[in-house]
Amino acid sequence: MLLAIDCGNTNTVFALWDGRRFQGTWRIATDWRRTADEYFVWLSSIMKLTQIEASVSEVIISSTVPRVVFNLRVLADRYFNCRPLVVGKPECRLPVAPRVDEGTQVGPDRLVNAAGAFDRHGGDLIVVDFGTATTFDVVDDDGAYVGGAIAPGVNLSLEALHMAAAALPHVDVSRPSQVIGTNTVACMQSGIFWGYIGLVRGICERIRAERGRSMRIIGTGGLASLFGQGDVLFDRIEDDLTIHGLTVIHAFNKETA
Ligand SMILES: Nc1ncnc2c1ncn2[C@@H]1O[C@H](COP(=O)(O)OP(=O)(O)OP(=O)(O)O)[C@@H](O)[C@H]1O
Ligand SMILES: CC(C)(CO)[C@@H](O)C(=O)NCCC(=O)O
Ligand SMILES: [K+]
Repeated sequence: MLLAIDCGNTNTVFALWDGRRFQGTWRIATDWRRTADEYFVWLSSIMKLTQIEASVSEVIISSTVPRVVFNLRVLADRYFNCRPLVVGKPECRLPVAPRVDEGTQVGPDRLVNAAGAFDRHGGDLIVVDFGTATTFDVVDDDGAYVGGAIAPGVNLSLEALHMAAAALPHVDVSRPSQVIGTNTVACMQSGIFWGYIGLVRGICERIRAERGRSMRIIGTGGLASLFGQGDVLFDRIEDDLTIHGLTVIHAFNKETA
């Protein structure tokens, strides 16, 4: 079975893929100090608790945090007896090469999103991912990642307000019923929620105009459905897009080995 690992700056998702469906997906806070032994204890106990019996024989990793890759490699080697495929490394081929400025190190999660979205929907797409950062990944008609935009993540923006302004509390993102807040928390929630609605709408419109053609918009990441309730932003919302992309890239590398 394939273990797909999507390591973001905030959270890391482990997903077990049996070739047809995901047997389970589990999430742990990203911490580069976590050792292979710690990952294994956590993973094997959560699998036992959820009554999933699986023998992992292959591993694929996408990591936006370079220093966690070492211990994830040790995990694959020591406990699953395999060499992992690491997205962004030369030995891991992509179905379609990205077209960006030479020397650019595109975030592996963005390349994986592009591959996953193209596999499901074909070309001419914008993937909007609400993670630590809010990213826009533009997928050309042949499936190539051709760039996009990086904006601060929703939770990061809320945290920045709280950190920088003495009178602003920590608040969670939510959808306020009104735009005009009548207390501090409601004002902050309005600014973030309706502000991001405008940001996503505006960037997608400009991307479409710049390319001069219609493009479908796929939302992903934990907050996509919340923002999808505020306005018609997305043609589709797919929470599993990144891990799906990992299975696509893994299959491609196997087929073309
Ligand atoms: N309905 C919701 N309301 C508030 N927060 C939510 C909701 N659904 C998911 N979240 C949170 O949204 C955040 C985004 O999750 P996601 O997995 O997309 O990215 P992340 O783990 O924060 O970032 P990264 O992948 O960059 O590490 C998470 O912190 C998650 O707990
Ligand atoms: C933008 C993030 C942090 C989003 O996870 C990640 O994709 C990343 O670190 N990217 C590197 C720069 C780039 O994608 O162009
Ligand atoms: K993510």
